[in-house]
Amino acid sequence: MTTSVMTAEQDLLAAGPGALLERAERAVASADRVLDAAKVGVKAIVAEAGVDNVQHTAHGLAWLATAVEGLRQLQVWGTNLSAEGRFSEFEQLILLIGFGEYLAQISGGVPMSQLEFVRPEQLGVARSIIRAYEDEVADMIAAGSTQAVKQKLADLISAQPNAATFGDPGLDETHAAILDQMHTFSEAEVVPFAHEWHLANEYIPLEVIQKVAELGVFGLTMPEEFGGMGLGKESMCIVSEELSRGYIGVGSLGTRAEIAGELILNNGTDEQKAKYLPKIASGELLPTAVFTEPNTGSDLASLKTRAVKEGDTYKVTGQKTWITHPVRADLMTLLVRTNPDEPGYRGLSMLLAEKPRGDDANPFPADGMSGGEIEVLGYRGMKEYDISFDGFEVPADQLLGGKEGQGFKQLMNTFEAARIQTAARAVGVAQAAMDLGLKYALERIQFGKPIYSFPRIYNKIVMMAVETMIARQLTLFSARQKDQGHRCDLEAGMAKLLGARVAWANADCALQIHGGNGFALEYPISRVLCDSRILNIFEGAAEIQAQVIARRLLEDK
Ligand SMILES: Cc1cc2nc3c(=O)[nH]c(=O)nc-3n(C[C@H](O)[C@H](O)[C@H](O)COP(=O)(O)OP(=O)(O)OC[C@H]3O[C@@H](n4cnc5c(N)ncnc54)[C@H](O)[C@@H]3O)c2cc1C
Repeated sequence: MTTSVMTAEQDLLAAGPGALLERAERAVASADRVLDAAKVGVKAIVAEAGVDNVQHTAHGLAWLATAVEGLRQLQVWGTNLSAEGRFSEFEQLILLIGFGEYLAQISGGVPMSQLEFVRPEQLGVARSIIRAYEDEVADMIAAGSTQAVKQKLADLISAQPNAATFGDPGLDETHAAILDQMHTFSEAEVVPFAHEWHLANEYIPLEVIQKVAELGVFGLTMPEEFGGMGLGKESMCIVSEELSRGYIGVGSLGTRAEIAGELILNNGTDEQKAKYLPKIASGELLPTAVFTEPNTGSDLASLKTRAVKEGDTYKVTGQKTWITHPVRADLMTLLVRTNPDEPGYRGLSMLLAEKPRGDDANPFPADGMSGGEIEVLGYRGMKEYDISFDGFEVPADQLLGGKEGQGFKQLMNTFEAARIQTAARAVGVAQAAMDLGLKYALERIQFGKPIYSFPRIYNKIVMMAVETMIARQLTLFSARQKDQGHRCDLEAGMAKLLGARVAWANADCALQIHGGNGFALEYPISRVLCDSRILNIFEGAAEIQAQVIARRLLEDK
């Protein structure tokens, strides 16, 4: 493929990285003005109508803010790379194309899903502000949207189809070494087997879980005093991304350890910490998160499973569903209602309920516990189950933190970390889709040449590279905020919201690149499509996530 002569974009690129970054910084300021006006506009609309009656508007604000934050983090990423002389042509093109697209979406319509777009007019932003914005950023939209820049990035991508990274992710030496180690592991131990596990609906072998444990994945962010590695959430992102790039099931093994670890570390008694954290960190003890019920998913605060205290024992009765990896788990973080007089979140408590390991023939060999497998499209490898409790006994000293009525709050405390981890899983799946789409496009010949040479094909790959990098930078940003002790629920929510959309879009477009073969179960992209679909549903479905972000944004002003 040849690179054609450029015009507008050539000016921006030829002026050097400093000028490009300075231009991008001003563009972020322009986008911020639209966002500020939207916050005022949406606040007035919500005050008048109530948030549930104007969800498109309120959630639209969340999506607009996410797009703006994505651009800000892309600019910061470029600036940090530039300071170290690492902002090469590849990264400059990613930044330019990312700005071209997202700046255009901010005034033209940000996609909330395939069918729902939000435009600033719907957020109460005055036409004059939108027009001023369009004038201010027109040059950058023009420069970042040309076929020539996309073609140039497509050339650079196709020159290294097996790359570990498409664009420098901007990690320091320690984190880059973690990425390298995880990438090597995933390529050797996960990628060659993932599709077989998926097709056969098999468990991820315990030997693989053992190897993941030996790499320190389950205790990555646990303090060293509890047998962990004491690393930050940034390393958790890198590990989760690379393992999920191999297979979402493997990337999700650590999710339950992360949730249980955070719950116990933040809220447990000293005895509970000493008893469980080292075993979770080593992988000796596999946890499972038992929250959702058949009639209670997003509205978790209204769950009904009862725990009645009789002497030194809680007796648990109720139905749970969609529980991931419960059969081979040893410990349940079990959310129950201990106070029936409190129908809301105040009546909930978290139990640390031990259980024996089972197998498919006898999944729950414990008194008062039974259940059946839920067959699923994707996200296999750990299996999902319905679970019935009927007088299942949990010793009273297994109440997390030793205090009733704290369960919901304790769970909320883990949301930042869990959202960040899920965002990183989404980035990994998004990258996996791009990897598969790229390789297929380079190999598949139609009309006498690789289909990659057709603009409609390489444009898709280019946008995958760009949006995956935006989602990655937003995820790493929220992780770094968390590592510095800052509140980051907003950023983590945005990272998860965007990551899930990008993963699904990448998977769908990579399957499209495969043509009919993409529809064949034999091809791994069919799995990645199914796996990517879950990311918009769990850990805060997209609509709930947008609602939470919108509420926080409206609190700000
Ligand atoms: C593969 C898989 C694995 C899972 N693993 C676990 C696990 O290990 N442990 C566990 O406890 N749970 C798990 N879950 C459950 C998951 O957390 C829930 O599915 C999720 O919280 C959504 O709940 P729901 O399915 O009941 O959907 P609902 O809450 O019924 O929502 C249905 C749809 O309505 C939308 N919606 C709901 N309320 C609103 C509103 N107010 N405004 C606008 N839209 C709304 C939602 O966004 C969604 O699109 C898993 C689910 C799946 C599919």
